[in-house]
Amino acid sequence: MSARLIDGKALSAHVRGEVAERVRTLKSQGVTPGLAVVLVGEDPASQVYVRNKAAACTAAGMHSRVIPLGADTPEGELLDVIETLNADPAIHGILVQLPLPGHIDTGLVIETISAAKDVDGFHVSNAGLLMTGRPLFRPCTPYGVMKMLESENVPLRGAEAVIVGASNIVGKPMAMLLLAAGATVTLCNSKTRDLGDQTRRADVLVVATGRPGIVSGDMVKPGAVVIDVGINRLESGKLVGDVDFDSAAAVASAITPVPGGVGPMTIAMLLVNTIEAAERTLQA
Ligand SMILES: NC(=O)C1=CN([C@@H]2O[C@H](COP(=O)(O)OP(=O)(O)OC[C@H]3O[C@@H](n4cnc5c(N)ncnc54)[C@H](OP(=O)(O)O)[C@@H]3O)[C@@H](O)[C@H]2O)C=CC1
Ligand SMILES: Nc1nc(=O)c2c([nH]1)NC[C@@H]1CN(c3ccc(C(=O)N[C@@H](CCC(=O)O)C(=O)O)cc3)C=[N+]21
Ligand SMILES: [Mg+2]
Repeated sequence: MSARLIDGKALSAHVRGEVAERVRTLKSQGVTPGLAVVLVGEDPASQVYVRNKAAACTAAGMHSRVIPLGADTPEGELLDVIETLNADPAIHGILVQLPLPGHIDTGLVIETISAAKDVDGFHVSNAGLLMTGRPLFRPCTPYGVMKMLESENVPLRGAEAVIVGASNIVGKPMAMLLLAAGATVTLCNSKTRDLGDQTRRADVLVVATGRPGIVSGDMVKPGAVVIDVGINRLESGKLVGDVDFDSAAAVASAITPVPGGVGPMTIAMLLVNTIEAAERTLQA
């Protein structure tokens, strides 16, 4: 391995420390920032994520409320819960853990969250604001990736950035943030003809597909910065990303590990978005 390891865990701790400082200031002004996390169903992986988010909030001095709902909760009931949180002055951020059970319309649920409390940045209004260069909340995962690139002083103006995966929650907002930073952006999906032809041009390569091993070292330009967003639990129980770490680390100049890379940054940026939502209530 010759690549430098980008330590998301350490950077996340640093960012969460900065948030804790802002929480203290806000509390001295009489506001305790609050995050509500709604979890529908009993998926064990989702339960772990939700617990981690709540623990990070508490550690930063924020108020956190987890609202567990049964897997067969009717859509209307979930929408009522969201409306109640929208109207609750103790709650500044609302996150509905995805994916939702199949009988629930995910788009409708997200659009019901008040855009001013949409700390995931998934609401169409927040997606549109990001796309038009006036972001209110940047989606946490791509926002965390930008923080990592910034902390590593990776040049983005004029850089070739290639993103593999084009979801609404990772790939597309990642493209917008890199574009805004001056990169020339290529966004790949499952129909991309020759993925390696695209990835080998990248100075900055971001991979978010949920396909373990989809990018290997022969698809990485020597000296590239490789960001692995993927989180995949193998049958062995091992947690791996989408990038074949060993072969990619042999050619990249810097690379994120899984675990300990982008995942912890996602949680840190969720806290950043929540403190910003709370600070805005004072500015209003
Ligand atoms: N670290 C973190 O904080 C987070 C990690 N994740 C992880 O990131 C990964 C992606 O998540 P998410 O964006 O929600 O996933 P989605 O399943 O919503 O999207 C996957 C994207 O990858 C594309 N894709 C699938 N197969 C290929 C292929 N063979 N070649 C090129 N592109 C392909 C799909 O293309 P198409 O559009 O054509 O279908 C789609 O655009 C998952 O492992 C997830 O667990 C997600 C969120 C946060
Ligand atoms: N509304 C919503 N917002 C999300 O942001 C959201 C979501 N739904 N659904 C699921 C995905 C996934 N996601 C992760 C967050 C942290 C880690 C994380 O901290 N991972 C640790 C390891 C955790 C473990 O050991 O399982 C790491 O990579 O080091 C991973 C994944 C947020 N998501
Ligand atoms: Mg996110």
